[in-house]
Amino acid sequence: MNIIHTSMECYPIAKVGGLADVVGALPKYQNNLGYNVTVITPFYNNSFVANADVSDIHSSKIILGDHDHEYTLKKLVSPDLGFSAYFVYIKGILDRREVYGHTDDIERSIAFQLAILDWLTTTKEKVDVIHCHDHHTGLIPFLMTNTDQFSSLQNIPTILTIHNAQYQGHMSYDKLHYLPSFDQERIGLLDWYGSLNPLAAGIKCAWKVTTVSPNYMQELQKEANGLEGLLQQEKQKCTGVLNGIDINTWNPETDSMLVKNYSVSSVISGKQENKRWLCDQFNLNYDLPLFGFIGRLVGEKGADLLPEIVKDTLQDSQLNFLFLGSGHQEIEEQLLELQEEFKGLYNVFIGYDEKLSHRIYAGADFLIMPSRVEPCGLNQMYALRYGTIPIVRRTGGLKDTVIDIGDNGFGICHDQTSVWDVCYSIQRGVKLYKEQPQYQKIQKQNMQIDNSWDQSANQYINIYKSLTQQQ
Ligand SMILES: Nc1ncnc2c1ncn2[C@@H]1O[C@H](COP(=O)(O)OP(=O)(O)O[C@H]2O[C@H](CO)[C@@H](O)[C@H](O)[C@H]2O)[C@@H](O)[C@H]1O
Repeated sequence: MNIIHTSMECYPIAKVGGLADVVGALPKYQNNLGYNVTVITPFYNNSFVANADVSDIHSSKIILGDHDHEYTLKKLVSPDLGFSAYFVYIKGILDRREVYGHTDDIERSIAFQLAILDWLTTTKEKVDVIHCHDHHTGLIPFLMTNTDQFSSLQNIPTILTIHNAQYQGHMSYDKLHYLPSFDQERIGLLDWYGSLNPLAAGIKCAWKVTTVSPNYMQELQKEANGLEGLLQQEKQKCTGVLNGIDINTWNPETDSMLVKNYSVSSVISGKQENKRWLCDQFNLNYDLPLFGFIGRLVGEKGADLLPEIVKDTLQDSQLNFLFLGSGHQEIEEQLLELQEEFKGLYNVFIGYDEKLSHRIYAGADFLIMPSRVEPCGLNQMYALRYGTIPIVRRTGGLKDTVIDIGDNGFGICHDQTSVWDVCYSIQRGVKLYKEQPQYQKIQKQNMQIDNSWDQSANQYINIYKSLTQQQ
């Protein structure tokens, strides 16, 4: 079976968040199961692409509104990512350093999708299924089944995975002229409450829709940033498939980004060395438990609560905090302001730093995730693998993947995204840390939990097979 994944992110090609981790790992696992898997991303102007050995496999043009744009499909020759990688190169449109945050992000994602489909109409390669990720590639299922230009692709099954329904890519009607012509009676497939909504269009037109955890799929039926009615309507084709993690990339025994590698048997000394590095680097107190946070500094992640959490819990100096992230300016500023007041017990690194994130998973004692919305969450699974105890709000995939120690589990859970709930959980962590034999037992047990992609990669394959049988 030949499977194509389309995505704006894929680790290590381009990463902004968890989408990249999934699209860099799931295809690898599917490839290992014996399927032929290709990931298509834009050809960015970043260091991965600059150092990659690529060969051109197809060139043509797309029409975006009033302009023609030449595009080239390039194939990655090396290194071996564990799957085939193709890039769409469109000069001046896709060849930027940053994945998102441009004023023409809408035009960029449409151009990306049009080029993929245009190439597919010409290629002799047999394609059995197209797996689209998030709203940036959510128009593909609509374009394949409703435009004359791409009608030759209409029988190829499509699947859309919603990594986060908060982001839908909606755009005003003046962008409609970027799309190839279609029967205007079908405009309802693109529309959601008066604007063009690529995520809604994907949900309506894809043969199958998945979310990244079963619990998140249930939550979306009630709250989906305006799409709940649609998800109820399309319920019969929606399933939650729990994300996994790439246990080779995320392996404390071999992770080259760590200060010291360690296994279950050497976790105590291994984590100590990583923690010592963090404490030296960020002026923290090695003797106290270290609580980390890694992620986007946005309300969705509960990051707005972090400043209050620091102020409330550091009054009695029983613990340390180290945060890594970037996002809302106000939250960034508040977190930076606290550095002086809580010097020696608290620090924050504003920005994106892959290596530091690995070192925090390895060196922290606990990882907090007070998310308001968490479709799956990968950080808690990385934390478990690195022997770091997750403290999570029971929401989305966090509820599916973390069980409280009070329920014979391996993490600390709370129900609300409130300063009180998080601080209470942190105090439970401090108490657990003082009972070292129990803490270490949980730590070792956590490192052996299997959160790899093995099971879910198969689940996706079964979905693809059910779709190809419908053809
Ligand atoms: N400042 C920083 N520096 C370095 N690394 C950083 C970083 N900020 C975040 N990261 C890394 O980015 C990834 C974030 O993963 P999440 O699952 O939290 O993703 P996100 O909310 O982006 O994705 C969405 O998609 C994923 C995948 O489906 C879902 O798990 C999730 O719930 C959903 O919101 C992790 O690898 C983390 O270490």
